[in-house]
Amino acid sequence: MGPSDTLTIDDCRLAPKVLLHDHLDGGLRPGTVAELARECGYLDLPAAGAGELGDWFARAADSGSLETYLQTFRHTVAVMQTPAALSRVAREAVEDLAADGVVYAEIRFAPELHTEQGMTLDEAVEAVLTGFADGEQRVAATGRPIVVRALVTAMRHAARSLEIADLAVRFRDRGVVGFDIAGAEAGNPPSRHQAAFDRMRDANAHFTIHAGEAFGLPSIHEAISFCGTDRLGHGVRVIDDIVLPPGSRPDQRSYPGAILGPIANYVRDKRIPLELCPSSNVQTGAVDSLAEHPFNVLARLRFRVTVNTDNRLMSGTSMSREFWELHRAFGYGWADFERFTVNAMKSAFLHFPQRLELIDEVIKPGYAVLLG
Ligand SMILES: O=c1[nH]cnc2c1ncn2[C@H]1C[C@H](O)[C@@H](CO)O1
Ligand SMILES: [Zn+2]
Repeated sequence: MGPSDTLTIDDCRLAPKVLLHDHLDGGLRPGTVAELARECGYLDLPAAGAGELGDWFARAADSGSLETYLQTFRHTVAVMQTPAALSRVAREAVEDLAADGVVYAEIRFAPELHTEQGMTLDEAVEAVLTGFADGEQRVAATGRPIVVRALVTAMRHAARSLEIADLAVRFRDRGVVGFDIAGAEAGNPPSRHQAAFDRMRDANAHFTIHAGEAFGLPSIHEAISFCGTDRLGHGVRVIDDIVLPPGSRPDQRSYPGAILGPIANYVRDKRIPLELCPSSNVQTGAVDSLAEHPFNVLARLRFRVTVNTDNRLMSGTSMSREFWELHRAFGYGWADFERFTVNAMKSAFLHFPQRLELIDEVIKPGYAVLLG
C-alpha cells in the first residue's frame, strides 16, 4: 500500500498477527463476565448487561494510574475460580484471537489469583491449558488456525513467585512456555523476585518482566541486568534514556541525532524485545496519548518492538485495533506491520523451528498477499 492509502480495522483483521502480551483475566467477553457471575453467585458486578459491563471496564480502567486500572481485575478474577470457568474463558480467548487474525499468542495469567475456592495452582494451569487446546481445535476446524501457549505470572506484591516459577518449569512441555511478574510496579522492583528468576535461568527456561510501565529506568535496569529477562513487558519507559534533538515530533520517519544512554543502547544492541501495549499505556497514564506514544521513535530507531493488547476487555481493544491505531497515528502500512509481526514471532518463547515455520509458512505468505 502507498502512503496515501488508508487502512480500516477490517483490513487489519486480514493481516497475520502475533501477540506476546495478553492477560487472560483482562480479556474476557463482557457477556461471559455477566454469565459467570450469575452462575457462581458473584453479586458485586458494577453493571448487569454485557454492553454496560464492557463500557464500565473501559471507563474504570481509563484512570491514568496503573494501581486504579488494576482494581478492575477484582471483578474478572472473582468469576474465574473454578476449572470450568477458567477453561471457558481460555477457550473463548483463543476463539476471539483467531477471529481477529492472530496466528500465534502467548496468553498469561496468575495461577495464585484463582485459588480462592480451593483450586490448586496445578489445577488452575491444567484448566487453562484444557481451554486453550479446546479453542485451538475448534478454530482449526473453521480454517483460522492459531497456536496458543501460556505464560504463568506471579504477582509482584505477593511472595509466591518461586512457586510459580517452579510451576512454569514443571509444565514446560505441556503448553507453558514462560514466566512473568505483574501487578503494581512502583515499590515492587523485579529484584524482589530474584530467586524466581534464578530458578528459571537454572532450568534454561524463559521469562519476561513487566518493567518500565509505571516505573522508569531503574526497573528496566534491574530486569535486564540483575534478573536477566528475555523480554520486557512494556519497557516503554526506555524512552527516558533517549535524548532527541529539540523540536523532534513523535511521528517522524527517522530520528537522526538521537542520543541513547547505556540502558537504551543495551536493550537495542541485545535485541531485547519490547512488548509494547499502546492503548493500555494511555489508560494507565504511562503515556499521554496514542499520538505521543514512543512506539514510533523506538520502531524507527530499530528497537525490537512488538504490538500487543495487554487487556482487551479493559482497553476495549483487539490486535487489529492496536494495528489500526498505530496506522492512524504513524501512517504504518503492511511492510511495517510485517516487520513488527516477524519481530514478535522471533521473540516468542516457542522453540526455534516452530517460530521459523510460522514465519515462513504463515506470516510471510500472509503479508505477501496484502503487499500484492
Ligand atoms: O499492564 C499491566 N501491568 C501490571 N500488571 C498487570 C497489567 N495488566 C494486568 N496486570 C495484572 C492484573 C492481573 O490480575 C494479573 C495477571 O494477569 O496481571
Ligand atoms: Zn500486562
